[in-house]
Amino acid sequence: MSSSRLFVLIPCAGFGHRAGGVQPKQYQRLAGSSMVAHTVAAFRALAGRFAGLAVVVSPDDREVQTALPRFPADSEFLLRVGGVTRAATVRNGLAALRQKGAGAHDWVLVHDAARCLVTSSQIEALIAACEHDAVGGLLAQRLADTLKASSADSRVTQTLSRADKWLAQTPQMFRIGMLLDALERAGDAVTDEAGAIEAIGLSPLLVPGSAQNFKVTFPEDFALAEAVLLGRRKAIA
Ligand SMILES: Nc1ccn([C@@H]2O[C@H](COP(=O)(O)OP(=O)(O)OP(=O)(O)O)[C@@H](O)[C@H]2O)c(=O)n1
Ligand SMILES: C[C@](O)(CO)[C@H](O)COP(=O)(O)O
Repeated sequence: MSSSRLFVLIPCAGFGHRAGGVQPKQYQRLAGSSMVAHTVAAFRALAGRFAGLAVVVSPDDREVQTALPRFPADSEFLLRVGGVTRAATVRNGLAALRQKGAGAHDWVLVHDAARCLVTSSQIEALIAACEHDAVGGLLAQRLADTLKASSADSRVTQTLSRADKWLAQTPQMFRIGMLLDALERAGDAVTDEAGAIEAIGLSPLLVPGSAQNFKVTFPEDFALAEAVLLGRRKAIA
């Protein structure tokens, strides 16, 4: 690998309105730890690979210290610069990471706090696929189901080809300088890092992820995520 370093940035400043809980979903407990603690653990398992790991929370966050009791450790940063949108949180976090010494040419892996089932091997696969790429890329999943387009009243208007469709996941890995520049140009409309990179005319690489790397979004997702976490624990016991 070149002399570029790898950083991790975990946006953790959302609320989780679709999840419908009374606290931000990333702080809800699953299998004995907060959701974000599971997410951080997957990256800590590869700690030697990363020059720094940052978790970005809202400026008024009062729960992160309980959710992540031993954070930040060495080379870890708690950044209280979360924004109103995910794009703003990532943008502010990257700017703060630059101030802490990350270089424009260094790579960053941006990963949702709410994707707590990501595994170290999935992270390694993304790094291996992207570290020599000119653009960077993201984990993504091919569609398992038939894809329909609809009208406003939920009537099918068309069955779409799924041959060229993927569901975007995270981590998404790009050069810090290029990503920050792209996000600054894109504003708040983009829903992922790849979208900002696409908007400057580049084509991120799609790296096969896993259906288990889903984003906990709706109330029913919590039980499924917990079952997967407990199943993995049983498998290694
Ligand atoms: N202003 C925001 C919004 C989202 N996120 C983070 O981005 C990730 C993915 O976002 P999503 O699942 O959409 O989370 P929420 O915005 O919290 O969910 P909702 O849209 O249901 O409120 C989560 O880890 C979330 O904490 C963030 O850091 N800052
Ligand atoms: C970044 C992401 O997880 C990729 O699928 C997704 O775009 C976040 O989407 P949301 O609309 O903020 O839930």
